[in-house]
Amino acid sequence: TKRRHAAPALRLPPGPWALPVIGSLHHIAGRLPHRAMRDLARRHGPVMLLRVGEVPTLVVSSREAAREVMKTHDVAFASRPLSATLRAMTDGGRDIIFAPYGDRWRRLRKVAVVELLSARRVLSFRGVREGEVAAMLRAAAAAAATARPAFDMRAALATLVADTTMRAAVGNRCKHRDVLLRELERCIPLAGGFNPADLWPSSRIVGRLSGAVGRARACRDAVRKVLDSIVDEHLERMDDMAGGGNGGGGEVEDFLQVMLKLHKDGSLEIPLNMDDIKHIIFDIFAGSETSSVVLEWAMAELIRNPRSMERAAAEVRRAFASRGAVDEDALAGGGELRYLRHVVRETFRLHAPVPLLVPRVSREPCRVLGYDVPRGTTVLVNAWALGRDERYWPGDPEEFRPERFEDDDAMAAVDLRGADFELVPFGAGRRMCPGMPFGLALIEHALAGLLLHFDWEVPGLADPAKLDMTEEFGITARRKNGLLLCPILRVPVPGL
Ligand code: HEM
Repeated sequence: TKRRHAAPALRLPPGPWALPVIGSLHHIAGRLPHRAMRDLARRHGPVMLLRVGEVPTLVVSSREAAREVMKTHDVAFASRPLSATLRAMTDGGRDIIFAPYGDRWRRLRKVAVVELLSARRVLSFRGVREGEVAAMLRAAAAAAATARPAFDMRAALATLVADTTMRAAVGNRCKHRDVLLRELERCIPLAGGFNPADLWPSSRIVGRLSGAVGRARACRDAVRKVLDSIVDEHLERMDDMAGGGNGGGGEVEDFLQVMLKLHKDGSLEIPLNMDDIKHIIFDIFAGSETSSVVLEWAMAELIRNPRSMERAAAEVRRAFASRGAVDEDALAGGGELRYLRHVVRETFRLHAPVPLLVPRVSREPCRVLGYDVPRGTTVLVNAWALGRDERYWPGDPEEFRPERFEDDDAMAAVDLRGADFELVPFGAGRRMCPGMPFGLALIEHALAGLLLHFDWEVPGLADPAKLDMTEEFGITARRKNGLLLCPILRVPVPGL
């Protein structure tokens, strides 16, 4: 009979009930996906299957399950699903972040990891970080000197991160910075994965009517135009330098110079072409945005938790007040600034800036904690939920308490490098974020600078615990509302 020849039944992961057409969407709609999915996982388990519109989606919410996806079966889950919107935004996954697993991804990622984001290269941009952090601090000092000090922390951090990244990437601050920031801002909700064309990929009508795909294409074109002109300007400058012009000798080598050299000298098996180079630059710019997200959350948490603020500021001032400025040597040493490190880790724990990481997709049928996961299933790791899970953060998982990393040796050893699956804001395994050292260097430096030179208050907020902490929807979880702070100068800012 038919039955005897049937394949053994799959043991699919459990999940909430689904409706025709929308699948499990009604369980998520109107809420932030990482929050809705955490609540669903509490009922259905750490390995849960949803149908998001048409898209089968595995949501992973325990340390063990995250380890299976990003370590045990990392190769099986090393690809990315490409939604219609992301396909439009990335020219079909031609960048690194959204590239399908394969030779192109491997080639570009290797350039990024080995040539651009290595520890040595990150160190070489120390002067750039110092200069840009100093510029932000001078702006804060100018605000502090006014009758009613008000400092737009969000704008200042976005500028800091964009300018630092631009100088590392192409050697100078860029007159197109504001266009890039604006386009990036438009990309974030679009890349969040809940546009109709992403949810019902088989429907041509939905695809054709989708505004999101059109907007993604417009973003791509606008960014492409800026990158074209940046690269052209750079090439001209390099020609000038070759012709004996003054190219500003002594400058550190920027990413674009490194890649243009690789393009010319043929040392790579397949040389980089201009298209590759522009995609990599855009990824670096887009990837960096998370640094300003984290810094904003860190400042907000410190405002809400004045005792942590005091302790962190005291530590930083002990280390640097006599020098008058932050010194990266001491930051790198770590010992003196242990509490600052805990503050950063605690911020990542509570506010994973990419709360569901960047989606993966199964390249082959696979098993996760005994459940069958068919090929082509989208996989989301709920890093945000892992960071707030009572099982791993006993007692007070929702509380901002950097001291937890001093509680015992086991807790002190938990770090961000993708081996401790209860704290994975940068992911883990083959697709783990290659920008972690670059991002952390700026985050620590900027935070130390802000705490060294100023005390911070929120004008008109009597109870700091009441500071609004609402998150915005998007591939990154930013604060919904800005952060208008009052700086009070404590240690003079150099260069004023
Ligand atoms: C500082 C905060 C940052 C956070 C929290 C973060 C987070 C992430 C996450 C979660 C992923 C996906 C990991 C996975 O699938 O396992 C990722 C990938 C990536 N990130 Fe970051 N990132 C940060 C900073 C940066 C910076 C500064 C850069 C570049 C300068 C960068 C460049 C990239 C790239 C190129 C990928 C794609 C890797 C791949 O798919 O092979 N990131 N990041």
